Amino acid sequence: MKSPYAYRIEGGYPVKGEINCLGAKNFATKAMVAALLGETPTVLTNVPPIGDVDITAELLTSIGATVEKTESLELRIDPTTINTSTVPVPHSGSNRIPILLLGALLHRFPEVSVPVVGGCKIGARAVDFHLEAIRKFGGIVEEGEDGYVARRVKSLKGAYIELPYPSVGATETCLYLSVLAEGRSVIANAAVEPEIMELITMLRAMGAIIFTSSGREIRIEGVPRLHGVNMRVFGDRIEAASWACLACASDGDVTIHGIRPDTLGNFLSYYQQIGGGVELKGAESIRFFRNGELRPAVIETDVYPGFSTDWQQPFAVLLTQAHGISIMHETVYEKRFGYLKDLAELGAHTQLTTHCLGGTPCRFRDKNYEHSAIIMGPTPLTAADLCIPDLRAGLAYVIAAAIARGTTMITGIEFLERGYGDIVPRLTSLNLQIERVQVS
Ligand SMILES: CC(=O)N[C@H]1[C@@H](OP(=O)(O)OP(=O)(O)OC[C@H]2O[C@@H](n3ccc(=O)[nH]c3=O)[C@H](O)[C@@H]2O)O[C@H](CO)[C@@H](O)[C@@H]1O
Ligand SMILES: C=C(OP(=O)(O)O)C(=O)O
Repeated sequence: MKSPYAYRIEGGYPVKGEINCLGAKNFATKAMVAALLGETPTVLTNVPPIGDVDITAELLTSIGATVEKTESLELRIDPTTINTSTVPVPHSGSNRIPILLLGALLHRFPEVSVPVVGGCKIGARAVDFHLEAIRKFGGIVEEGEDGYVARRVKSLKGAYIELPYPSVGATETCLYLSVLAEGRSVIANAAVEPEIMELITMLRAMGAIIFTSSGREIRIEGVPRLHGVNMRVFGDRIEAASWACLACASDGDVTIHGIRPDTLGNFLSYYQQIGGGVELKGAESIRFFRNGELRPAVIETDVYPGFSTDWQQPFAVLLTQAHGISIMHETVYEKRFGYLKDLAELGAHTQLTTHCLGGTPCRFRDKNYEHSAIIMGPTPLTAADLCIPDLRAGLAYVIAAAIARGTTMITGIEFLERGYGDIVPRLTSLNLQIERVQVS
């Protein structure tokens, strides 16, 4: 739903101070789904106060699960009260979670129906791998205009799944299906993002038997039942990268607490390569700052351990301040650069092209998607009004507004608040002049 609020940001000053990283959006909601596989309640701590968690809590409640906020940032999920396997259509298009529920609930019910998925509009975002996986485990799937129905006649049977592309969501569906399926399953060409590894840790703690390897193969020996656990949601590596870009782009200095450095992987290398400074301050604290004049970069987004597609937008704004020509090749989503055109209003010089500007194998080659960007810098930015098209573009706009001279009004903040929590108090404490003002 469109937010009646907007952010008013007075930019042009260095952003400085300390910030606590919230729990990871892309693990918290998957952990909430995993909780449904247990026969006893699960308690999740460090759950971020973001829209996507609220949407997921509503989805779980709509099927009868009991979701209680037991303390600040803590959820207790009781799956024993689940009483229906029909996720209502009003939840259609809300986020990516309904398609995960299709597989997860199929152990408990012989028929499950879920509405169509939503999430950011950054490409076609098909769910064919999920549906094909359910079929391989012995389910029957029907696709309709309103959503998907999965049925099974007998218990689900372990299967060998080779994913056509290491999809995060499809790997999660395969994990939910396999941990309680009869016998052995193998997920080949699986995603190995930190959020997947954390989900595996949680499922193991629930009693699942899962073997990982040095490559992209995961082997699962199904068990008859799982139990609930206490699980802490780890720090959000996308949020951390966003604050790191904000610090460097504004020539500021920010220490982030609650983030595991290993989850930032290649981000730290690209950051230092262009002139960002990184200082480890403790096991889960990192200081980010600028180390002199910024240099351009050539970056291709890719599945983990590559440069995450969700880091692309904040980093692109940072590159508008680098001296020279930078190139970004987006190989995960075909339509994730539209926001750059709007940044021209603030003075950014960018050019999109349908060509693959890089050697990483890309599914979008010769398909006419503007999925490569050329960013010319440095460009001083000046305030202008912006309307957010999707979650990470939203944070990119906040960074652009923070470095632009003058007052920028940003609308469409419902997209940003689906993934980032407590934005105004947290960024105010970093000395950013930001207000949430009513506009309608
Ligand atoms: C809630 C969540 O965790 N979202 C993250 C998750 O999204 P999500 O899990 O939706 O992304 P996937 O990894 O599944 O998608 C990657 C690519 O595979 C394609 N694909 C995927 C499934 C399928 O059945 N068919 C298909 O073609 C997609 O269109 C996309 O081009 O991983 C993405 C890639 O790291 C991140 O950008 C998202 O922030
Ligand atoms: C694309 C994202 O989210 P979702 O998959 O929930 O749309 C994101 O977190 O950047």
